[in-house]
Amino acid sequence: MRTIKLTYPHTLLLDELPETAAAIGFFDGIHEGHQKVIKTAVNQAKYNNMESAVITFHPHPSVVLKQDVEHVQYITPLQEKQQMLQRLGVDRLYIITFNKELSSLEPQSFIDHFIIQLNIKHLVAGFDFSYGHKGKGNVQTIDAHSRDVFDVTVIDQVQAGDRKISSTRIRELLQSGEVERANELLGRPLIVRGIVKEGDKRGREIGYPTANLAISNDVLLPRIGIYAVKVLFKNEVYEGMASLGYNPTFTADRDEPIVEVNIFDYNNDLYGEELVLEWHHYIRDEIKFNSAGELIRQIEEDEKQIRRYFAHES
Ligand SMILES: Cc1cc2nc3c(=O)[nH]c(=O)nc-3n(C[C@H](O)[C@H](O)[C@H](O)COP(=O)(O)O)c2cc1C
Ligand SMILES: Nc1ncnc2c1ncn2[C@@H]1O[C@H](COP(=O)(O)OP(=O)(O)OP(=O)(O)O)[C@@H](O)[C@H]1O
Repeated sequence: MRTIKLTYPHTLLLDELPETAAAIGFFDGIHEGHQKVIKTAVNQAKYNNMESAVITFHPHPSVVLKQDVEHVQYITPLQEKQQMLQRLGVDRLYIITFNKELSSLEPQSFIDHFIIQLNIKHLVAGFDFSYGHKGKGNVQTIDAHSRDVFDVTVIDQVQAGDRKISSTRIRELLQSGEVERANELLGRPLIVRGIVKEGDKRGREIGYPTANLAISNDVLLPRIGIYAVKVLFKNEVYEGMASLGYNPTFTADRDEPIVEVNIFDYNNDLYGEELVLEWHHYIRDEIKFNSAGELIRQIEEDEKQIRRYFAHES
């Protein structure tokens, strides 16, 4: 898959670009609804002998449009999005810089510059897609803006339990620890990747060594707590327990939560390695214990519960 970053105005030339079927949207999470939109574009491309593309934006529009938002955390940060789109068979990824100038483009200018000028012959969007200044363009106006140069497929609402599957809904589920439900709407487990860095080396002393992960600050994490996780490392899958929190039993003033994982039945050195965690099940909130002994007893219980969880799940 080729990734092409575009900032308005771009200088790509129409006659140097292949005819393309493209899906358009922000697509944070690449959930089941997004997958339907994207797969439709990939299939249209195959059927019409065209290239397939996804047209997306970066950063999230809220950074530009909302005054109080400076930094957004993503269910799928750019790197993750790229890998998933590649797996879905997308040939090109256009990433349009979302800035003030872009947000002020009139709907027709947006279509002229970013759809027609990119040689898009078939556009796939969800039923609630909007474009152009103040979102004035939508799936009702798109045919009129197409200048009869491209066809449009609109995807009906993909639902779970009578409600639209959306990035917003998945974020809410993650904030309340409902990772299993979030995973259902995503159509796969939520993942986070990180490099193993040095921790306080206390884990070994308490009998539960943990790999502490350095995680990019644009990654959306679920709510603070203890989780049943799977760990993907060098083509192997392990089971384990993760703690996402501030370790209040030992530290009083940590600003940022840390993610650490105890991998079951594994005790080699992992410093510097990249681990991918799959979040499967929320066990409990983190607790400030009065002693290391109490914490250890609780972790023993956590381990039993998580081993039981995986034994019944598989
Ligand atoms: C399954 C699990 C549950 C944990 N629960 C708590 C908790 O409830 N409260 C807490 O203060 N720390 C908790 N921790 C974090 C430990 O305090 C931490 O792993 C230990 O201090 C080692 O830290 P280090 O890796 O930085 O050396 C938990 C860790 C694991 C693996
Ligand atoms: N459940 C869904 N069913 C069908 N199409 C969808 C669904 N969710 C999103 N889409 C479409 O996918 C594209 C990307 O949408 P967008 O990134 O706004 O996702 P979203 O999940 O609706 O996000 P948010 O919750 O932030 O509004 C758009 O074309 C949108 O209409």
